[in-house]
Amino acid sequence: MLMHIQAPPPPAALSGYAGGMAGALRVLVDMDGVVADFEGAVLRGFSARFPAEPRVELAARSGFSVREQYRGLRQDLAAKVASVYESPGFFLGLDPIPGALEALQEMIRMQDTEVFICTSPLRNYEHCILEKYKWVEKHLGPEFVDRIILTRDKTVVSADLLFDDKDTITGAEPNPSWEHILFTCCHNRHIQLQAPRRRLLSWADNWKGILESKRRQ
Ligand SMILES: Cc1cn([C@H]2C[C@H](O)[C@@H](COP(=O)(O)O)O2)c(=O)[nH]c1=O
Ligand SMILES: [Mg+2]
Repeated sequence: MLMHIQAPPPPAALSGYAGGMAGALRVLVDMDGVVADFEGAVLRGFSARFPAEPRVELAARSGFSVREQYRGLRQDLAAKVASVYESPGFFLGLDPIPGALEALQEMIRMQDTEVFICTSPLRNYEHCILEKYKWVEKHLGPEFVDRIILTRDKTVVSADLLFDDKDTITGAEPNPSWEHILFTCCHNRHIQLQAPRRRLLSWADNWKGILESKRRQ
């Protein structure tokens, strides 16, 4: 007699995105400044393209917008720095932030955990959007492509945690469901967070502890 032995289903996270897991901890992870090194590539690209112009070293960065800081140096430098990150190939060529890929691969395999990449496209989205998708596929694989959320308003996305390097995240929803964990980046190092706000210093820091503490809440 022929017996049909069924293989167990793969973990939900790896079987392609097919909807939410009841009771799971939902984690949003930002891309630029958290998983992909936007700041390092801007500085390298600007130095290569405009070697004679003054530039802002990473140690001197402050404020989320690199464009506004360059504008502060000299008005016309704002457009020059924007031309660097609006160029074709810029987003696809970003280096991964140390430890980010390993952390995300571990996170997506954690029990009772849903992870999404939540990223804002540039207003000038010509190359940025396609290249963000390609970057995720190249560095993280197709299961993460299913988990990209592209939005310029993260406040309307429902989750438990958001790891993001932008110090202030505002939008249509005044009380977002997520707790914002500030991911340390060159432009936000100096910011003193008011309790109970929390930081993740890098992917070598205790991100699992943050997930577990949130699970207990
Ligand atoms: C000027 C400037 C722009 N960005 C861009 C890069 C991304 O398209 C978004 C940031 O997205 P995130 O999801 O908030 O990481 O804005 C930037 O990151 N920094 C800048 O200085
Ligand atoms: Mg960011």
